[in-house]
Amino acid sequence: MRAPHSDLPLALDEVSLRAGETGILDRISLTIRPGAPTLIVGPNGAGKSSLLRVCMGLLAPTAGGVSWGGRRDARPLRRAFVFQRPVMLRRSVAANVAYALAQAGCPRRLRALRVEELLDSVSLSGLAARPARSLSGGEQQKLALARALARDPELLFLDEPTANLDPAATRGVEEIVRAAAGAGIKIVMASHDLGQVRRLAGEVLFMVRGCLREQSEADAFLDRPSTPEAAAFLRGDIVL
Ligand SMILES: Nc1ncnc2c1ncn2[C@@H]1O[C@H](COP(=O)(O)OP(=O)(O)OP(=O)(O)O)[C@@H](O)[C@H]1O
Repeated sequence: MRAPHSDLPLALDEVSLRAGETGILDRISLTIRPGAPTLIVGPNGAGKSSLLRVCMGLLAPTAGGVSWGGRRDARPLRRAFVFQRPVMLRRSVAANVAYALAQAGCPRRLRALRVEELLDSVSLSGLAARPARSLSGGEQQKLALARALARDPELLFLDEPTANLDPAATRGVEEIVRAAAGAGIKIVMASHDLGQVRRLAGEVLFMVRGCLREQSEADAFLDRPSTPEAAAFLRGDIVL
């Protein structure tokens, strides 16, 4: 059952993150609202993963504040996160999903049916009995998505879910993301694939060196970037 409150809008107010002397995020303010997927783009090391972790509540900012639906408590009841290299439990594909359902509080008598539905939704029904660790990279990402969807999230954070996948596996993952977005789940996803931005994004957050340089609608970002760094990034120039 869903909690009555909403985690949206997600708001960051002057958020900075440091690790010792290293600045990772620098005074980021933004608001994420319901709607089409928000893609976080920028060069390697720009801070995309760190920003996702702060948005999920996995990392506390060194300065500034984060709120979900106006609340500052970080209980991630309606949020889920898929890591770039998800860790599979040493059990079957179905058991990985069943575990996620149990963690999410799904009653035992409903779990078998939900496992079937979730595996079907990520096209893994045929592999239900396989050890999860024997899956290919693309299949593991799909299973990680099924586990995340088992939480019935309102907000789903994805950290470069297609970074190491070939085009066919990328398409499979993107179809799941598109279906989740179509079902009303707010997707916030790091990517450095501009083709993916074109295919999936409603909105773009463009980051360079820990700073948020643009938050714009995807078409505007792609056609009329407002900063020289974004224009260079879109041209394929090296942006440091
Ligand atoms: N715990 C930490 N201690 C020190 N530096 C860190 C720590 N975590 C991240 N960083 C640094 O912060 C910067 C941002 O890292 P982050 O992984 O968020 O970037 P990214 O945009 O996701 O990169 P990539 O595209 O390569 O995944 C990097 O320079 C990274 O080395």
